[in-house]
Amino acid sequence: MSNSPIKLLLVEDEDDFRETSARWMERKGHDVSAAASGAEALELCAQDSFDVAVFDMNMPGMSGMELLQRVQQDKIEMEVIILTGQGTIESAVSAMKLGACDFLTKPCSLGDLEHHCMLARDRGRLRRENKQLKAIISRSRPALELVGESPSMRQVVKMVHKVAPTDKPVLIQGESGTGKEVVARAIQQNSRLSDRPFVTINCAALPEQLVESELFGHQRGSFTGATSDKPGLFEIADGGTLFIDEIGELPLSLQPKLLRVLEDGSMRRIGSHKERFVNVRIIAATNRDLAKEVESGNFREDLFYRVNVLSLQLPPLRERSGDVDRLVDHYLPVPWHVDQTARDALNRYPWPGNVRQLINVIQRATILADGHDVTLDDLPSEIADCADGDAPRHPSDRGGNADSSESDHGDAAFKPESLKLDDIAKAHVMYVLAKENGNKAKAARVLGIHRRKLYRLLERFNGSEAEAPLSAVE
Ligand SMILES: Nc1ncnc2c1ncn2[C@@H]1O[C@H](COP(=O)(O)OP(=O)(O)OP(=O)(O)O)[C@@H](O)[C@H]1O
Repeated sequence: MSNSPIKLLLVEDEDDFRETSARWMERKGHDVSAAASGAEALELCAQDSFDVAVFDMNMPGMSGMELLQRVQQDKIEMEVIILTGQGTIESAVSAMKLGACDFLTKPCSLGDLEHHCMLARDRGRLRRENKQLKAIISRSRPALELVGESPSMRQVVKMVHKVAPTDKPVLIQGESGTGKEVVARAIQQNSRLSDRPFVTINCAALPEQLVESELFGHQRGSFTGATSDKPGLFEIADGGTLFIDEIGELPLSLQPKLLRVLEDGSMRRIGSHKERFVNVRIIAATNRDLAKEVESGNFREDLFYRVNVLSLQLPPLRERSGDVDRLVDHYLPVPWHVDQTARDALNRYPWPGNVRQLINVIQRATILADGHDVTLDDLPSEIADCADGDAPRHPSDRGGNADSSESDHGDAAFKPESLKLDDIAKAHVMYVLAKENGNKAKAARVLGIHRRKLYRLLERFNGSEAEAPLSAVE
């Protein structure tokens, strides 16, 4: 508790008590203004601001309770303590419901009065700090802009505004990079929980055994490495929104636990018997067809119905007419410019990695281009190839046939033996991903690897961005 002086407003009609308390508090170093009635107190509030006010409940004219109501109506910021006589505890409780922070029963010692005023002052300070921090956080949050004017994107924006005000779970489906997380944030920012936590978890990016501990937390000693108690993301997001990305990857063994928390808000940390209750709005996303996952037994039907109360389908970028140009203009820094042939290629390309891929292609082009003009030469070859209407090809086609590789790429010096194994792996993974329209689950199946392995490979390839043929796909 801080010892700094309190700016105090003392409102009490009994002259003796008012004067004695004011003198005592002043002797203790506090800055006291005293009023003998509610009307006088309101006049003082109009001229000055106070940390704490003490209102006597029973005053002739305006009672302490009426004064409190006026203070609330006029949004006067200060902590109010109510002074009551013996046997009027119920009215003290009603005063606290109205916004008083504390009450004291008369007769009370002057030491008690000072102690309660100091507690109230500290509480007020914390409240103000909390408000300031929230304001700072919301201002430092990047402005969310869902770029796109195509009919399908307009429909998405309409849905965002429809589902946002409800507290119901939302399922967002769409290919990788279509903007599922951006849409989830837009829903949260347009909801009544916009100033509450927005917590995210990606079920595919975490090893299976970590997902449970991340979501539900654990008790110290519940497994090797659990050296301290840890709250899970459900507890951290309590009162706010939890975005569960790649929910289709949630291990079957964990699905009943998620179902339970969705049904009645109850959950237990790993290794703990204590039941906890949370109130969290769930927004989930997947690039799998969850209904099919239910049919094939990978996803529980009851959980599917729970998360799929409201659903939103994000169209792939290739189906958003005109949006490629809009996104290019949005992400291209001033004073950069894209020439028409490059623009045609960008518009023809099918964008298997969707908006994320487009952003990376633009960033990469601004690094490679001369001056401020992006031309076909600054685009990855599979995109540049689309300028004349060609479909994208497997990068390793370059080495398959000397003649065709020369005519396709004009690269007579190309030598397959000069390729590094990692380059070939990257090219092949990106090719398969492009063929599967960015669907990582399908791509992983074609490649014969687990989806988590594919994530790790993509992360690695993203580290060597500038060389990646489809470097944007995460
Ligand atoms: N409509 C849009 N307007 C502007 N930027 C967008 C839009 N859609 C997506 N983006 C940007 O594209 C990138 C990828 O978006 P996001 O992470 O939301 O995709 P996702 O569908 O959640 O991908 P994944 O399935 O791989 O998790 C982000 O940088 C995001 O800001």
